[in-house]
Amino acid sequence: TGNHWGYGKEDGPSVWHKNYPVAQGDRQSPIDIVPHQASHDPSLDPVVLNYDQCTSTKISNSGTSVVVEFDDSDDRSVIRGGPLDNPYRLKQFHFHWGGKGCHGSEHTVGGNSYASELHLVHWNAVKYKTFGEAATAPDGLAVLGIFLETGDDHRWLHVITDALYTVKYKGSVADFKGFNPKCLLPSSLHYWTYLGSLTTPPLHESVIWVVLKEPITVSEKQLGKLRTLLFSGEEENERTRMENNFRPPQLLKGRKCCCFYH
Ligand SMILES: CNS(=O)(=O)c1c(F)c(F)c(SCCO)c(F)c1F
Ligand SMILES: [Zn+2]
Repeated sequence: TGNHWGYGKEDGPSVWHKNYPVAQGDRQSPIDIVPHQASHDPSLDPVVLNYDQCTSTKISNSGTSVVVEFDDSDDRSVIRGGPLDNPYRLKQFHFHWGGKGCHGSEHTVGGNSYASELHLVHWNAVKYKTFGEAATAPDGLAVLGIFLETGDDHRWLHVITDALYTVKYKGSVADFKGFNPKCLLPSSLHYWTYLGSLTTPPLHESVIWVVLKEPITVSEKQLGKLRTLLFSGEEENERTRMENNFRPPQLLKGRKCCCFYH
């Protein structure tokens, strides 16, 4: 009904353009990142993450992903530097993932996808008064993308996966205090950057993307716990497992993807 969208056959990425025509715009995300075609931009600075005072407030099931929210009433947790002209405030992070044995990242690298992708969403509180206002501005959001590959257990991800039973159903919210996403960063902050969009409706073309080259490693068992979440609400009799909540790569349409080594 209405602007309802999802990841199924009838409401998935291939039909989002009907309610959200910007889906066919010139700066849509995700994209396939081709490393050798990414131009090395010597003017790019290292990206700086100030997550020290950063602690989470709550965890929720948005009906399309699991979201960990932060108090963004001040500049205690920001991303700076890199391609960014201002500090951007951390608002939330969430994941995109596949089905059992299938990959589920949104960005791909040289045509290859990872098992999952973590998005840390930040907004430009210097130029805009609210997240909502920033979310519709061309330089309003900065999303840090981190790839997840499967291997050994991630030593801190269990803090999140152990809390998933509290937000099994769409619309559920639970307290989730004291989690610092610093523990989810890979060792290198080498990144690719390009101008793109939200990867879910309303698909606003308001995101400066910073995608880290180095993935983090999580176990298949930990990823499997993400798949115990449901797209559906407690009251619905259809229990649809939350998986394959990723949008496929979109056309570059003349955009440059730049890379930074430091
Ligand atoms: C980059 N990933 S995304 O498009 O899927 C995405 C998302 F899922 C979100 F929930 C939010 S915040 C909405 C209000 O909280 C956001 F800004 C996003 F960009
Ligand atoms: Zn996302």
